[in-house]
Order: sequence, then structure tokens, then C-alpha cells
Amino acid sequence: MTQNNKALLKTDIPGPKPLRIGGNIGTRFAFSLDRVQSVMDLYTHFGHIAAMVAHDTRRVFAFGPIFNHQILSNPKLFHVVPFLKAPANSALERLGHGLIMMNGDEHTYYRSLMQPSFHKQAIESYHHDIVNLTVSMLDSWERKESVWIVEEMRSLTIGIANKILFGIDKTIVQSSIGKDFQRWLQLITRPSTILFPINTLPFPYAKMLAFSSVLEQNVIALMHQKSSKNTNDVLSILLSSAKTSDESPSFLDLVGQVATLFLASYETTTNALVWTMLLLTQHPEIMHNVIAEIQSVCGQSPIEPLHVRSLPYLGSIIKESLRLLPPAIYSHRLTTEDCFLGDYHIPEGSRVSYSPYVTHRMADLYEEPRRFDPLRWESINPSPYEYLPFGAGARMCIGSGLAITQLTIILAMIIQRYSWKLPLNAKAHYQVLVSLGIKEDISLKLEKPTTATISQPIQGTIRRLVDFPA
Ligand code: HEM
Repeated sequence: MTQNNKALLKTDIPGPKPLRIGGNIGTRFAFSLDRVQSVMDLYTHFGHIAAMVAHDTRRVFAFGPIFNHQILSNPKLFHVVPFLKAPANSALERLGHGLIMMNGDEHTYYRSLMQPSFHKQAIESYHHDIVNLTVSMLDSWERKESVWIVEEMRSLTIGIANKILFGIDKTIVQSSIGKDFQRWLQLITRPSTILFPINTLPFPYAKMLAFSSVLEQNVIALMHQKSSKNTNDVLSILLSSAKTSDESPSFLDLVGQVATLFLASYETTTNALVWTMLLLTQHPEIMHNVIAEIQSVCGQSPIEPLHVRSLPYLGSIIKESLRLLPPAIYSHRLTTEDCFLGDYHIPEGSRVSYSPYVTHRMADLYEEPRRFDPLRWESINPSPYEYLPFGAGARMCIGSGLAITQLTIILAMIIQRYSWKLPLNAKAHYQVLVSLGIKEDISLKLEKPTTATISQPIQGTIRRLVDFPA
């Protein structure tokens, strides 16, 4: 950008004022109390470009398809940034350095290495593992009248991640890498770990660093086992493409990819399943129609790969659920040089975020955006920057095809065997840890899928995000 252009651009980005007590930090803290509502309020009150604190160009949000395109189609200018400080050459640094945190040529190289594991054919080859693990879960429901839905969906998606990412059977999950990763995720997302990166015991950050070393050793041991066996899972495909690649990355170089795959896959998919099932409890007519579609296309037969592409109504339900409650609310980038967003000058080193959540709620793109309306997909065809639950551009979610396949198979199989109802006064309070989920688990009452029954109205903060039928 020339000096002249720079002078013409504005720097007074609108946003909430610093608080009288607490200043900029106070305003940032207020934002973090409810990030979902706060990000929407920024757009509603200040428009397409807004700062977390007025005039502070270090933390900026850019909303809507034009800015999504500008940010996501220019990965050289908008870099991703690690969210946790890690000591140089530590296990934490290596575990955190996966595709999602890479930039430039390194990102391009590892993305091409991982791509074969997510091709259409590879995804079809995981189909039977997804079906088998879902059958086991549904069989265990036969003895139950109700199920804790988050717990069930989480344990299923971890089981699937273990099997299709690492070739580990569910029976070994309890003592396996899946549990280690879950614990690691809890440790790295604790506010005390993030706020006080002090490497001395008993600080939680020091405990997390020690646990990272254990996890890294376990991941490397797993890679040694894999490299001597020929199994059909994402890690095996990755190891064999690494072997034939010119740069031949070592196991240590690949540790971060393994961690990223596990962490990026199961929590997002769990939350998408839970939200979809909860939304269906509030829309009996939609539930009724999807039962009819599944009965007519699949009957009681096992779900085959062909069925996954032949359930358009279920497909619209999944799309609509990911529009209304996308697991990724917003995502950050760091500017690598001075640039501009609209009329505003953004200095190098600023954090800029795009938001699938806000974009999906723009009334000029989606009529009555707060309503769950799968039928809207019969008459709209948004661009990749207008509908982006999986991001867009060169860094779009590499697992999007796998995620949609999993959601379709699991939901179709549950709907084949059960209907579900909320208990009296069930509350769904939303929260964002890594992605948008619910705070406390809900016990759903199971029924046979004869017809969809009217459920109790759902209570809780979810009513701030969704307009349910009266
Ligand atoms: C419903 C489920 C999922 C949702 C909503 C989701 C969402 C996303 C989003 C929004 C991004 C882009 C983030 C950004 O722009 O900063 C992303 C990236 C990524 N996702 Fe997913 N994801 C899901 C499932 C999965 C699965 C199943 C896997 C792998 C098994 C996966 C692996 C990844 C990876 C590796 C990236 C980084 C891609 C890159 O930077 O090149 N995700 N995901």
C-alpha cells in the first residue's frame, strides 16, 4: 500500500468503549463472558468492521461475505496464530504444530500429504467402521429408557476418531490415546493454563507441559506400531505418503498432525450431533418428515454408502443445523503486513477474525435467520463465503467430507431405531470451549420411531440464539 493510500484510510474503528473501571482489559473481559452474544452484538451495533475495543486495531472483527473472501483467500497476508505459548523445542510446541497452526509452504506441503486420507474413496472406506460403532452404541440403548446425549455422542465420536484416524478399536479406547488427548485438551483449554504460562509446579501450565511429554511419547509409540502394519486408517495413509515424499518427515515432525486431527474432529462433530438432535425435539413436523424419508430410502436395512447421498432432507437438516449453530463461532488471523479492510487501515501484527456464526445470521443472506428451517435449502444456494461452517479457501476444513458423512450415517441410524424427547424443564445453556456446545448434559427420553411426538419446550440460554416455534 502506498503512503498516499494509507493516509486516506481511517483508523478509528468503531467498537465498545474501554470500561470506566478496567479500561481496555475490562472491555475485553466483558466480551469473553459470552463470546457468542458479544460477537453478534459487535456486528449489530458497529457494522461490518468492528474492534473489540473502540479504535484498537490490535483486535478487529470483519463480518460478511466480502470480508470472509478477503481474509480467507489471502493466507499469505492473514496468517494463523498459535493460541498457546509453548517453550521452544518442547513436546507442547510439537503437539501444537499441526496443519491448523501452519502457514506458507509448510502448510501447503502438509496439507497435500494429508489430502489422500480425506479423498472420497478413503471416506467411503471408513463407512463400515462408522456404521459398526454406531450399531454398538444403539444396541446399548436397548436396555435404557433415556440417555445422556452429550456423553453418548462424545464417546461415539471419540470411538470413531480412534478407529478411523488411528485404527484403534473401541475396546482399547479406555486406556488409549483417545483418553490422553481428551485430558490434554482439558489441560490446554483451562483459563488458568492460558492466563499463567508459568513453568513451575504446582502451576497448571507446568503440569500441562509434563503431560504433553507423556502424550508425545504415546503418539510416537503408536506411529511405530502403525508403520509395521498395513491398516486402513488416516494415520497409516499419512505415514505411507510421508515415506514416499521427498522431504520424508520424521515421526517427531508428524506428532502435531496427529494431535490436530484428533482435536479438530471429535468435539466439533459431537456438538453438531447434539445440536441437531436438540433442534429436532423442538420441530416435530421436521422430525416426522425425516423419519419418513429414512424409512422410504433405507427401511430397516443397514445404511450403505449410496444412502448417504440419497437422503436430501436429512442433508438439509444437517446443513441448516450447521448454519444456525456452527461449531466454529469465529476464527483469528494475524496480519503479516499493513493492509486495509473496507475503509480502515489495519497495521501489521493485528488480529483479525472472520465469523461463520455472524455471517449465517445476516438477514440479507438468510430470511428469518434465527429460525431452524431445513426447507430454505430448496431455494437458496449461497456462495462458499456466505455459508462457511467449515471455513473456506485454502485452509477450509480438510475433514468436512468426513464430518458430513459421519453426521449423516449417525443421525440416519439413530432415526431408524428411535425417536427422542426432552424431559420436563430441560435446559440447554450454550458455551464455547473450543467450539459451540452445551454446558450441562441433557438426558433424552428414548421412544420407538413410530411418529414424532411433541416435546417439551427447551429452556436455557439457547433461546437467545434460536427462535423456536411458539
Ligand atoms: C462438524 C464438524 C467440523 C466442523 C464444524 C469443522 C470446522 C472447521 C473450520 C471452521 C475450520 C477452519 C478454521 C479456520 O479457518 O481457522 C476447520 C479446519 C480444520 N479441520 Fe475441521 N471441522 C469439523 C470436523 C473435522 C474433522 C472430522 C476433521 C479431521 C478428521 C477436521 C480437521 C480439520 C483440520 C486438520 C483443519 C485445518 C485445515 C487447514 O488449516 O488446512 N475437522 N474445521
